[in-house]
Amino acid sequence: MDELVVQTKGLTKRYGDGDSGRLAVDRVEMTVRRGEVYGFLGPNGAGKTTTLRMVLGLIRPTAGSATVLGRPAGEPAVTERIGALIEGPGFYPYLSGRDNLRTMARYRALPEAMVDAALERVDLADRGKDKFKSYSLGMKQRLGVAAALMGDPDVIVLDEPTNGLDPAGMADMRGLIVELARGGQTVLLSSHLLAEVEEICDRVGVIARGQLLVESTVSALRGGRRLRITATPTDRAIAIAMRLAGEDAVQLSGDAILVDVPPERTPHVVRAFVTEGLDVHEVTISERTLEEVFFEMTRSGEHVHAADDLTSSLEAVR
Ligand SMILES: Nc1ncnc2c1ncn2[C@@H]1O[C@H](COP(=O)(O)OP(=O)(O)OP(=O)(O)O)[C@@H](O)[C@H]1O
Repeated sequence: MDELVVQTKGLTKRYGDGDSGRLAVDRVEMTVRRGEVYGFLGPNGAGKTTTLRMVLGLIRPTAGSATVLGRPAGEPAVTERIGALIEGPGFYPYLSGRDNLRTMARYRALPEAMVDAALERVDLADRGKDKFKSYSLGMKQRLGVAAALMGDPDVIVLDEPTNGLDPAGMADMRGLIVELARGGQTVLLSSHLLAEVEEICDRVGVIARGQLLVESTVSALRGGRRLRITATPTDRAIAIAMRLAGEDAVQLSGDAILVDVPPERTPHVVRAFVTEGLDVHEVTISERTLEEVFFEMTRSGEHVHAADDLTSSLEAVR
């Protein structure tokens, strides 16, 4: 069985007292497995940072619990095994990147050799001598990750690690995260960017208004691959596709119809269209993006409010 590195049960945080307080995190049940990159995805204000702070033991839950590596969050033995970059790294601007890390290493009684190893891993060894204030935002974030890596933690928690970075800086950071996971470390990151989570995460937890809506692998969330067919007349194409695959398995997307059938059934579907005298213009196999999944969640009604939030946050970040 996969080892659970992070597990929350009924995790709840209310800021302020009584009914007038703000329910920031509402009974979240989250599981992060060893060696995976887990994306905690949600719009601004959804409760991501608050949840991560509870997982790190920085704030206490109002109710419920978080365990890390099987121990209660916040226990010193657990804290030593987590590296975190949360709400921007705090560094001395007039010290070099290397000296900043040295100061931290001394404070945490870590061997100095860890400093260079950490700089190496985030690709900052060449710039280690330069003052922190001369770094680009991407370099500052990478130094933050280097700080999180010192002590060789089992779990790395990154709160919006690409926030504010330019596209090249974002790509660098994503590459770094994937490398960390390849090296066997478990990464829990938060993001409001669907594409980012889709690109680098193995599993995803979607949070909106403090509630975890779904937790799943990216591929399961997307569902299987589908056929995208352009055939005319379209109304007859829809009718035939529905007959072959069932009503729920057919959807119209612009001029094309999307049919939920396994790709190996492509010849069967195309043959049926041609036999019925339809003109088949194009057949491709399409994979749903997470973005499509969320739009579908919006339409489904069940999670309509939460998904609305996601939709508007998507629009905001476009
Ligand atoms: N210290 C605090 N006191 C009162 N309310 C807070 C505090 N911290 C967060 N909140 C509120 O709790 C809710 C969740 O905030 P949180 O920062 O966890 O969300 P988030 O998903 O990380 O969003 P963002 O990406 O904008 O940081 C928000 O409504 C926020 O205003």
